[in-house]
Amino acid sequence: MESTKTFKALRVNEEDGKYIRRIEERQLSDLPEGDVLVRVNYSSLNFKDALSCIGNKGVTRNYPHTPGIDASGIVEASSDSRFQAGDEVIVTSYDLGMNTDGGFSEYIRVPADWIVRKPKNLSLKQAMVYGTAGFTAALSVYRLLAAGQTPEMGPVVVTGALGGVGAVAVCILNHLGFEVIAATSDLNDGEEALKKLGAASRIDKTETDDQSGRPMLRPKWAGAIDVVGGNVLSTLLKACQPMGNVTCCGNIGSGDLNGTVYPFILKGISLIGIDSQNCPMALRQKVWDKLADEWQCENLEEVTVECNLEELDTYIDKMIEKKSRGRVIVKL
Ligand SMILES: C=CC(=O)SCCNC(=O)CCNC(=O)[C@H](O)C(C)(C)COP(=O)(O)OP(=O)(O)OC[C@H]1O[C@@H](n2cnc3c(N)ncnc32)[C@H](O)[C@@H]1OP(=O)(O)O
Ligand SMILES: NC(=O)C1=CN([C@@H]2O[C@H](COP(=O)(O)OP(=O)(O)OC[C@H]3O[C@@H](n4cnc5c(N)ncnc54)[C@H](O)[C@@H]3O)[C@@H](O)[C@H]2O)C=CC1
Repeated sequence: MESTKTFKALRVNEEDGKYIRRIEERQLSDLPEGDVLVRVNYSSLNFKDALSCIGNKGVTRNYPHTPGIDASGIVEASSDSRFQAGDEVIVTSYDLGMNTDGGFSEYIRVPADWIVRKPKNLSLKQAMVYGTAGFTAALSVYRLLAAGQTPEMGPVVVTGALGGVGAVAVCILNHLGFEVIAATSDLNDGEEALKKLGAASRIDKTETDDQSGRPMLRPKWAGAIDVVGGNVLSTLLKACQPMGNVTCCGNIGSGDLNGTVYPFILKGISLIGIDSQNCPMALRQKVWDKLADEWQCENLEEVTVECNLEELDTYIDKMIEKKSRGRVIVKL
């Protein structure tokens, strides 16, 4: 009975060295083994999905494949006593959408250990407005605070501030009383949106891309949340004030990290790595609870678009071109 039920999913096929996206009809028996079958209500688009769509083998080894590292939905069947049919759940990261068929699909089947209970005052839709990007922003802020960063120390820079992680980071930091400096790739773009998100000021990308070759610079900020990597991350470390903290979650610019030890040994700067994929469940649930409650971002809807599976294609292309804006959620 179950195996004959059909549903829609966005599949990426490898054909003559090209990666072709198509909406295909699937059967529940096509899904991987797992404890919990979830009817997906919403998914969202993240940079890792764009990498999966273009055949990045560090993300997805084998095709055909269904991307989508995020899903929120309702449990349809469970062989694990922690979850029952009708439960509202969030599934993000672990292997979802990487080498396990992901959330760009009306159904997913996953291990129970990957599932977060949806906080009560967050809807299935709001959960995906945050998605992995928002969770990663919240985890970055959580780690900054845990390292001792306070608003009194001075402004915090957020790079890629018009993108998914950046936009949510700006919102949360502003909410917590930090002065936020937004760094974007194009200073002529998104002024109103960034103001609404809570950025106090903006800087040109040259200010986070130092070309002087000097090991340290005059302090310009007290901390940073970086999604770009490469020379931008090195610059954020070099121009951070003593005892500041810099988080690193992304490689949108580059996966390289060059620099010297001097920011660390002469100014006590801390570089904090952020990994949402393997974040332990207890911390994961705690961060989701914060997003649902004291860190809730009111203005995110302004930079969020909702689309269906058919319309998602265009947004994937934009993300591949690194021209993505805010969050894209997918209604299934
Ligand atoms: C939502 C999250 C994100 O967006 S994160 C940013 C998006 N992710 C990426 O861009 C990463 C994509 N991955 C890659 O590009 C590559 O995997 C690489 C550049 C990181 C490394 O490539 P390489 O070909 O040199 O090595 P392998 O992929 O074969 O891996 C070597 C070694 O490292 C282990 N490893 C790889 N990825 C992970 C991981 N995510 N977590 C833990 N360990 C990882 C891998 O198992 C290999 O170990 P081995 O013992 O040799 O099997
Ligand atoms: N470590 C982790 O657990 C996670 C890592 N990430 C990574 O974080 C990065 C950002 O992810 P998203 O915000 O979802 O992507 P996104 O595509 O939504 O946003 C990225 C933004 O950065 C801008 N940008 C590109 N190059 C830039 C540059 N050189 N300087 C300033 N801005 C630049 C783009 O225009 C875009 O607005 C990606 O590398 C992604 O893989 C995302 C989520 C989790």
